[in-house]
Amino acid sequence: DSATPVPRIVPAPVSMNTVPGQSFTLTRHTKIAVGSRSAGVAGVAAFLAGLARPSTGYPLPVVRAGAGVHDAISLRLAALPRLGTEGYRLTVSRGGVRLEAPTAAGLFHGVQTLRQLLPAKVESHSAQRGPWTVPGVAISDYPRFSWRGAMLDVARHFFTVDEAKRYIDEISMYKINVLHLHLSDDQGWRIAIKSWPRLATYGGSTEVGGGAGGYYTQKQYTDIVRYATQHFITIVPEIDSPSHTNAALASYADLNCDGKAPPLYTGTSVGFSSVCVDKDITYKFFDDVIGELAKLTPGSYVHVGGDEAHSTPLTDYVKFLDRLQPIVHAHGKNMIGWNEIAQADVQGSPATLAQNWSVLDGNTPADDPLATAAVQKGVQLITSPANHAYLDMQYDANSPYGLHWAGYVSVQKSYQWDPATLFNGVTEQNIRGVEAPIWSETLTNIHEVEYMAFPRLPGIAEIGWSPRAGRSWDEYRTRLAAQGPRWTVMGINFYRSPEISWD
Ligand SMILES: CC1=[NH+][C@H]2[C@@H](O1)O[C@H](CO)[C@@H](O)[C@@H]2O
Repeated sequence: DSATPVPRIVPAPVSMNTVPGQSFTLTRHTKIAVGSRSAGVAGVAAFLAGLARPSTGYPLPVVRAGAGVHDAISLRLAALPRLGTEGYRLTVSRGGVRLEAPTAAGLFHGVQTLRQLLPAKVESHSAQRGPWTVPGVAISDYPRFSWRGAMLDVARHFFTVDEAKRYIDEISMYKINVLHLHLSDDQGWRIAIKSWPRLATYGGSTEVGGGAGGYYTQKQYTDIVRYATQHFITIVPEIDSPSHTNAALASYADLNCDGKAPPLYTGTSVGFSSVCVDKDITYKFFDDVIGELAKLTPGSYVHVGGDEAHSTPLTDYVKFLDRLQPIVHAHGKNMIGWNEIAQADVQGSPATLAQNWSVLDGNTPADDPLATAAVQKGVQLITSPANHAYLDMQYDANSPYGLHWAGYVSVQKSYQWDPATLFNGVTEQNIRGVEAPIWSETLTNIHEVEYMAFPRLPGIAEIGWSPRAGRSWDEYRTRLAAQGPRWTVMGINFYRSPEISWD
């Protein structure tokens, strides 16, 4: 055991000690023992069984934990206040694996760590040869930020329910807990709204490049939300406004100031569309849309976009957002917007969040008027610096997909930044967390998304989860190398970046 290398986990746990001579090997007799009847715990046990039964070929029955139960992976809720609502404690010894957490979410995150302590072939869907040995460790872990998000733009190109679910499988491996779905834009409307049916049937009938597009029925959206919940991920729906609205404007002539519906749009420029700020129907529209979406969304946030309103005069922009925020609140939700919303009279935390997408150095704090305006209004930030966290940016000039308006983003560049040192006058307390957007102008299916997201997304998940102290690219890249074989077993179409000496 002394030869056992230190396990390489992403995101890095807050504290991990290896305990030589205390490794545990799963066998056909091993059980999954649950310490309570809680549905949440049962859900995590079912997740673990679903992961390990096919690959080990072992029965791994789920049993009630008790004094006589050993040779088990035990999952139990425990009052461990230091670990917050998402942390866990994982102890592996010769006698078994003990996973404890204050919540089921913590147990789920602990299972993601346990997963990485097992050989990569545990990810296989067919029985593999063992041994299934977990090294002896004592881990205590909890996240730095509560918002650790990924965004998928399903508007420029449509992604099916199964593709969205696959992305949820992948991001939840790295303790991401928010999936922001960019559901509407100039090129497409992707969610059925019963009171405005043409939004989906017509506004969702195409996409960038002129393809067939598509949309989620409300039943399908609910299925995605349910699947996300099982992975302890909150869905944040975005209806972008007042710009990025051509699909809606094309669907209903009355929404346009001149009463004329523009044609559907399949290009990739931005900022040319705007809702009609002075028409009352505009606010009825958003009241209906946000009302239906809010009912389908258990999460407490609705994202209203607000980016690139180049065709909306600033006074109109402020007027529009000041009328939109009460609509969001009336439907029991808090509002998020891209950082331009800080120009409006947005109310302060804990309600409203501003998602900053500025291009920033990442190592020397910059003056960012929109960030400081948000903070002055008591609005917390979600940080998505475009030249570090936008995973639709090409890795380099040879990348087969992606854009590079914010520059090329190498794996190193996507990792070498910190939310707390992006802006002057903005401290860690002003930051709710991080989010890695993927915009789909150039991405037509989940395999192309995977190429852009892996290997860069796990590093942003680490920035959101792990302690800031001691984080370094040289140390991280060796841990990242261990993820490659896992993605190969899972069939994830990752970019084998030459920056990493893959296992
Ligand atoms: C918030 C934001 N608005 C723009 C910008 O990010 O760049 C994206 C491409 O990287 C583009 O798709 C999006 O419409």
